[in-house]
This record gives sequence, structure tokens and C-alpha cells, in this order.
Amino acid sequence: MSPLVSIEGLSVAFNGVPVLHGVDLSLRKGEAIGLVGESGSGKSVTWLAALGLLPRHARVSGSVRLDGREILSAPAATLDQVRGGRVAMIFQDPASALNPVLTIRKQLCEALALHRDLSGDALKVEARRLLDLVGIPDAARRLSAYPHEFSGGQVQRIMIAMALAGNPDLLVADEPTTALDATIQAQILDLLSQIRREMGMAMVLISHDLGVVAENCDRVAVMYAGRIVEEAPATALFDDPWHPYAQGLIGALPPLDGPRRRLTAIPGTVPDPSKMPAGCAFAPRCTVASEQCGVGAPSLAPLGDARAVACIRAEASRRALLGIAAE
Ligand SMILES: Nc1ncnc2c1ncn2[C@@H]1O[C@H](COP(=O)(O)OP(=O)(O)OP(=O)(O)O)[C@@H](O)[C@H]1O
Repeated sequence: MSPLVSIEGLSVAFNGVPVLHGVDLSLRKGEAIGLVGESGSGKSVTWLAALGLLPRHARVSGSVRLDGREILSAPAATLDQVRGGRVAMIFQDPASALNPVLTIRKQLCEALALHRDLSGDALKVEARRLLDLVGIPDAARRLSAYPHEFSGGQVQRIMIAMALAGNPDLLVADEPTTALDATIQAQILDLLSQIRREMGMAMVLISHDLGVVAENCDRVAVMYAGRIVEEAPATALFDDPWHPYAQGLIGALPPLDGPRRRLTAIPGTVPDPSKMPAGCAFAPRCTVASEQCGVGAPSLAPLGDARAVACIRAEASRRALLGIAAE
């Protein structure tokens, strides 16, 4: 089956400083993929670039195809149609994406009118259906309310309803629950997963939280310093991570049924994009790095059918982790 989205060699530079280095990623219809990595690793920039949402001073190159059609170089009007239509996005701070002086009905109807062939009462009926779908109680009455009359979790539900207005094939959710407390986070993620399955929609879930990604995604791509360093089915990655960075992230993860915390356990920090090391960007923090790791940045190499890793020391690192002696 041909992929829904295929990203190849996606690179981004800001003011001449590269921050994304040839990212390759593809997504099948209905698939949920998680993008994880510390702050600054390029998760958001990957999707902002793919959807033509970076500021003008960004230099973007590579290829992004939606159903085989190139969208990276598409005219602005085509990209406007894609965004909110076939591809929808939700972000961490939903309140800033809603207009405070318009009712929810008005905003939902505007989103619907833009992407669906509906008008008059049919718009209002569909707006109500969407609000119901995302679990806002008393939807008919609440349509007349303004954004400030809803809680943070409800506002994120409304943003999900807005995102669904165009019947998207893909939803990109960038840290959709980071600003919410733990119980509400879990409810919103459950809602997203349920809607995704019912609609057969693909999803990209960008998160710092590996637990969130483990529970909600089929596949995971781990990013470090503007590159994907490991990509694998979620269970394979969590049971047996190969890249030393992925191993560090997973080592920092509390049990799935225990309390979550942010990823802090790997010593050191992500390198400044303007001061990238010559070889593997993770080498300065890596416990198994060899001299050769300083020579060139390793590319993402397939490892069996479903996974890929960018590390020349992956096997050694895995053996060290599992306590297997070198042969
Ligand atoms: N508009 C911009 N202008 C200049 N640099 C930028 C811009 N947006 C992002 N960057 C830089 O690009 C790099 C990748 O940022 P990005 O936001 O994609 O990271 P991230 O992994 O999504 O992190 P976070 O989880 O904190 O959102 C960072 O070094 C960031 O400072």
C-alpha cells in the first residue's frame, strides 16, 4: 500500500543554521506514529516544514508527498486546502487558536464551511454533532458559549472538533495535552485514539512523554538534534531499544502504570544547532561512543523489516544494556 505521507530528505535551516538534517519518514493510512525526543530535537519543525507553516526566513528543502502528490513546493492555495482539510493540526495551547470574541458555533461553522459542502442549518447540525462527538455535555446549548466559558480540557476538545471539521485523513497533534493536568490528559488522549480508530484517520503524536506515545501509537520515531535516530514499532522500541539515545529515554521512563515524569535522566543537553559536533551529534553524551563516532553522522539504516537505527555502536550498546558479553 502506498504511504499516505512520504517525507524524504527534509532539511531546514534558520538564518543559515541547519536544524533539520534530511529527515525521512512515511505514514500509512490510519496509522498512528509518535515523534519523541527532547526539546529542540526538531519534532515540531519537521511537521511545520512539511505543511508549509514555517516563517519566511526558514530555508526548507526535500520532498513531502501526500498520496503521492508533492506538497512542499505546492502553491499557497493548495497548501491552504490541505491544511484543515486532508491534514489537520492541534497544538499545545488551544486557547490561542480560538477567537475569544466569537461563539463556538460561529467558529465551528466557519471551519466546516471552509472544507465541507454544507450551508445553513446543515452547518449547525454538523457543528453540534462534532461537539457531541468530542464529549462536550449539553452540546446544543454550549454552541452559543464563548471560549472563556470552557475549561482547558474542554477547549482542547473543541480544538479537536475544529480539526475534525474537514474530515482529515491525518491529524498532527503537537504536544496536545502538555498544558493539561494528568487526568484530563489521559481523557483527551483516549478521545483522540477512539476517534482516530472510528474514522480510520492517521495521526502524528508529537510528545516529550514516551509513555503517552507508547500507549497511543503503532510506531515511534525518536529524534535527536534534527535527525531521526531510531524508528520502530512502539512495542519493539520499548522492549528492545537499539540506539543509545532511545535506550536512555526508555531508561528514564517510569512503569507505564506508574506516575509519568518528563525525560531528564540523560546527562548533558541537546547540542546547539550552531555548534554541532563533527560526527554523531549524540556522541558527546553517549556512554558507548568510539573514536569513529566523531568522524561522520551515521545515517538511518534498516534493521530487519520494520525498524531502522542511526548508530554504528547500536549492537555494542544493546549488548551492554542486556549484559551480553562481546563476541
Ligand atoms: N522560527 C524559528 N526560528 C529560528 N529557530 C527556530 C525556529 N523554530 C524552531 N527553531 C529551532 O529549531 C530547532 C528545532 O525546534 P523544534 O521546535 O522543532 O524542537 P522540538 O523537538 O519540537 O522541541 P519542543 O519539544 O521544545 O517543541 C531548535 O533548535 C529551535 O530553536
